Amino acid sequence: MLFAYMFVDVMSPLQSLIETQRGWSPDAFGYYAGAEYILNVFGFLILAGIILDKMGVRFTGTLSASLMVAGACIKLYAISNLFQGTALELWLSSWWTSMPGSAKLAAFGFMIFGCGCEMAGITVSKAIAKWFEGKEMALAMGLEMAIARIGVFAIFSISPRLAEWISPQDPSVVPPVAFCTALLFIGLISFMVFTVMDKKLDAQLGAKALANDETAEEEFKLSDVANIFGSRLFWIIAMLCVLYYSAIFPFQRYAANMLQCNLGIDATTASDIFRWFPIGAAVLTPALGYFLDRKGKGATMLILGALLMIVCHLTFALVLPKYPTEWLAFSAIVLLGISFSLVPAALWPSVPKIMDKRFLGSAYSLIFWVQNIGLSLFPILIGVVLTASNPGVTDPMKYDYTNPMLLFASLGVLALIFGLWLKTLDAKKHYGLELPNISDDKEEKIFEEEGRTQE
Ligand SMILES: C[C@H](N)C(=O)N[C@@H](CCCCN)C(=O)O
Repeated sequence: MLFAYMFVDVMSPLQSLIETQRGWSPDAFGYYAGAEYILNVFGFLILAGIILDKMGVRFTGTLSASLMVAGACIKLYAISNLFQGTALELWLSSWWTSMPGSAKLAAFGFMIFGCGCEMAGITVSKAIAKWFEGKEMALAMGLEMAIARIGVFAIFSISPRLAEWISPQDPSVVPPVAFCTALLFIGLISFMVFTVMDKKLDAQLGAKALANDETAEEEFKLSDVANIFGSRLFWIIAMLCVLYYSAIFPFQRYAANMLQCNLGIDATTASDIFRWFPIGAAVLTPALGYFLDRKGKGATMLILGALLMIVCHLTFALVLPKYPTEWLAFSAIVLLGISFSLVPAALWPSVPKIMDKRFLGSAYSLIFWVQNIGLSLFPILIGVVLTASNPGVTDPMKYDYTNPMLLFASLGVLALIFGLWLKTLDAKKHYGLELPNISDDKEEKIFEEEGRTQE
């Protein structure tokens, strides 16, 4: 997942370079970036969940890592000199001319990569749920997300340097993309090593099940997908997820410019403030996972995370324009980092508590699917609102971000409502969302007590 998240953002700091090198306009870059989610939104993710539950973690993980490598290779070829002047490039450039042939093929590669990446996301979640059932599951998920956030932070620093590495006078987008493609190969090999370990775990679990005289797990059926869609709890979690993440990932794209416009600072200073957001989340998510494993309070963490997000986005919308100071922006970014630790740390480990493990893959994939719809639509909506709120503004340092930030804050309010609803339902129906994942201590204590009374 580290290498996948690095590949996702490898081109983000190189937007101006790809524009001068290959003629990608900001629009073309936007279409290329949005391509990541397209096939997922049009149903691939649903299929991915079914494949995961039918075929298992090992097959699906290998398939998803291979898809990522294949997509990355297509994108690497598209931006390389090898592709320039080929018959395919000339043909691709001959229609929809504002989108160069290299951008079209790179977008196609990114689409394939995006299928693999999201498929890997659900596979990893199911694998962690299997490996850490009744143990430090939230900590393990928190560490996985922390590593991914470090990847985002790292690639923003490495990518521009790698672009200048071979020829500082003539930087190129090829070395960073080639580097990340090579990392994805390493990721595929790592997953193959994992499959061997996972086979061993299955053998151990099988032996244990036989020893305990357990019957085989019930098989996944296609009708389970319909059951998930019919579950009110599924929809509450999925809505909370799409509303919360739509106010985070799309915000990430606009955050640096929003800070520049409010504070009148350059891009580097804005990035220097903003980078504390993924780093803060990387530090705190495993710590909160550790807390959740031992103390519980998952639903409360979701509510707190949504509340913090509302406060931060309202600060960016209404307070920062009036009191434009770097410390205020920095404080709000740090608070948002805390929010971005609370919600993911509590959300993903809650799914195995409310969904049967035989269709856990489908449950994760359907939540991702709903989330991907929001992630693909909200950047466009925010762009439209930003343009409509700034008629006649041509200087990108002069945008008024009040309305887009109010829109993000309102997503937070809706996420909060779903969080409160979830907590109320949990209190009534006892799903265990507020309970810790680790029950060993309790069992050990009871065991010890029983031992003592027997003695
Ligand atoms: C964008 C992606 N669908 C997503 O939701 N990512 C989550 C992590 C989900 C858990 C993956 N094993 C994130 O917080 O980055």
